[in-house]
Amino acid sequence: MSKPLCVLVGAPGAGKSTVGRLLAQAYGVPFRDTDADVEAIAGKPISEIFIDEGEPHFRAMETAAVAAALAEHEGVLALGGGAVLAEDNRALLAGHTVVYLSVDLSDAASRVGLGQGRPLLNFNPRATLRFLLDQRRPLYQEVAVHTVVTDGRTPEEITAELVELLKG
Ligand SMILES: Nc1ncnc2c1ncn2[C@@H]1O[C@H](COP(=O)(O)OP(=O)(O)OP(=O)(O)O)[C@@H](O)[C@H]1O
Ligand SMILES: O=C(O)C1=C[C@@H](O)[C@@H](O)[C@H](O)C1
Ligand SMILES: [Mg+2]
Repeated sequence: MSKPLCVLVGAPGAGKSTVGRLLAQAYGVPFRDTDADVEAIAGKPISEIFIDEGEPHFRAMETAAVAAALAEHEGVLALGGGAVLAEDNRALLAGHTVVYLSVDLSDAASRVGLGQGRPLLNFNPRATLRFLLDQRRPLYQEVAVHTVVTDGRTPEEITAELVELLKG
């Protein structure tokens, strides 16, 4: 069975999609993002899935997308910010090279702005982020093999650290 080179987890605004693309370019491997996989299967943006079918339906699609990507993908994989909430997903991550991109409240809030395209952050993004970060920090730490702090650093600096880390 194939295995991703690296699986990125972290909160909204951690930079999983941004850094994931740069890391994949650095290695010359494909990049995959479970959020994009879910959108492709549903044929609509995640924000519309939340409106039309609700969050539980999105979470079920996400679990299927995580399982498929972990089994098929050999490049860099970014997971949705809430993928670690499901125990099934955390179990699937065992044995994978999972990197937690950590971000504090102030950097996350400035990166996501008004939360456009992120249905959980549509109302009061800063307060919601504060809650999400506190709720999920232990879950990201549980699944991660490495943690990379992203606060105050550019995506290029973070990618360079990841390349060094993955050599080891
Ligand atoms: N290290 C960084 N410094 C400054 N801005 C960043 C950094 N990383 C990402 N960004 C910016 O923050 C925003 C969110 O980044 P990105 O979409 O990669 O986050 P994400 O972790 O994939 O979030 P989500 O869980 O919502 O998919 C983007 O506008 C991106 O350009
Ligand atoms: O943090 C979350 O729960 C989410 C993050 C995004 O990546 C998407 O998966 C979706 O908007 C939910
Ligand atoms: Mg993303």
